[in-house]
Amino acid sequence: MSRPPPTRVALDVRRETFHLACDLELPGDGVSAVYGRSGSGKTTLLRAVAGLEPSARGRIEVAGETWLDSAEGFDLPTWRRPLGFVFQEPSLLPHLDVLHNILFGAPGGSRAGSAPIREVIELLGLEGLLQRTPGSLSGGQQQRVAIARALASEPRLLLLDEPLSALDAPRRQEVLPWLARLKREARMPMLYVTHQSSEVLQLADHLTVLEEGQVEASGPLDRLLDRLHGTGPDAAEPCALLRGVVAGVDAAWGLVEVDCAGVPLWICAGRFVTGTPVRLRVEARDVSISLERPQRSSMQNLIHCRVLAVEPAAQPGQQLVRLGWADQQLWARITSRSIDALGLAPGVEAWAQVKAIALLG
Ligand SMILES: Nc1ncnc2c1ncn2[C@@H]1O[C@H](COP(=O)(O)OP(=O)(O)OP(=O)(O)O)[C@@H](O)[C@H]1O
Repeated sequence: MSRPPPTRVALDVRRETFHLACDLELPGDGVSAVYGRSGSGKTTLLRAVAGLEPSARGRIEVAGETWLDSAEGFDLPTWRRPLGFVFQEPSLLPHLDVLHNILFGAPGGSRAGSAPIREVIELLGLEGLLQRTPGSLSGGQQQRVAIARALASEPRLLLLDEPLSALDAPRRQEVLPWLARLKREARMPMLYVTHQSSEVLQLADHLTVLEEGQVEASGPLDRLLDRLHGTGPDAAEPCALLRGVVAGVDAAWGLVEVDCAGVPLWICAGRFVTGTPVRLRVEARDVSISLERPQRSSMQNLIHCRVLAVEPAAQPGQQLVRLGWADQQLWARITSRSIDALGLAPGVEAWAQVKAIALLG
């Protein structure tokens, strides 16, 4: 199947004290994260794509259609751009029930029983909540309704501006799997603004890092993982993103076996179907290094790998050791004294012991 046409965003937005300039080619499907510090211009970029920034000049193409072409004097008004927008706050209509909030986002005349509306309700798991009013829902449920409302218009592009930032940590964890499902099942590109590296790791395929209105980096997430370390309030701990396939389930011990480039890793997790591709997140503080294969260790996830680099860490007296095997990489944050004692340097063979792995699905 051929890939959908890319989303092209070449923009220049000028405000009195701020200038956004970008020239991006983003995948025509999956999640493209826009990441950066507060004030870097993430929301401005999204608003300009939506046609909400009057000073925006440049060119925008989505799904093969032109939305903006300043050189030709063409600027499709917001209401004619086929997009869905999810904001930080769900902003539902309090006097309407969930079903009518969703229908509010749909083209005029859409019916509750129509196939697109049924699909959206099922996709966000809202079947049991349709008669409820927003005031009776949790923050996470309200945000799921807001996402459903944005999808009800059958957009060609979904814009999400920090959709989880108004939620507390447990509610965020509740909504994230729905976003992951949306990504798997919806057939449209998503532009996802966040300053949380954990959300990028869980959802994104492509990453754009903004810094003071300029694109610092843009490309497939796998190639830009190190960009998540230095920026963002929650990015102090470097994380590795591993990719694997569920190889088996040990129901008796509540463990899932993931084959990660030939290495079996055992992870505490719920139900997963064998053969499912998954992402794993490993934080640098959860990895230790041994020069010999550890025997009889409580840590069962052992990876035979090679030191690729030793890099500075944010914490005094510690360094980051970048380790690799096959096409996978992970970091270990350990003391400079241990690095010296073990003689860790590029090329040295080692065993990584991994204490905790999060299975992201
Ligand atoms: N309506 C406005 N008028 C003037 N300046 C604005 C306006 N909205 C935002 N700005 C400025 O534009 C710059 C970029 O803001 P923007 O909201 O795009 O950043 P952001 O990366 O989304 O930040 P955050 O993560 O805090 O939401 C900031 O300097 C901000 O102060």
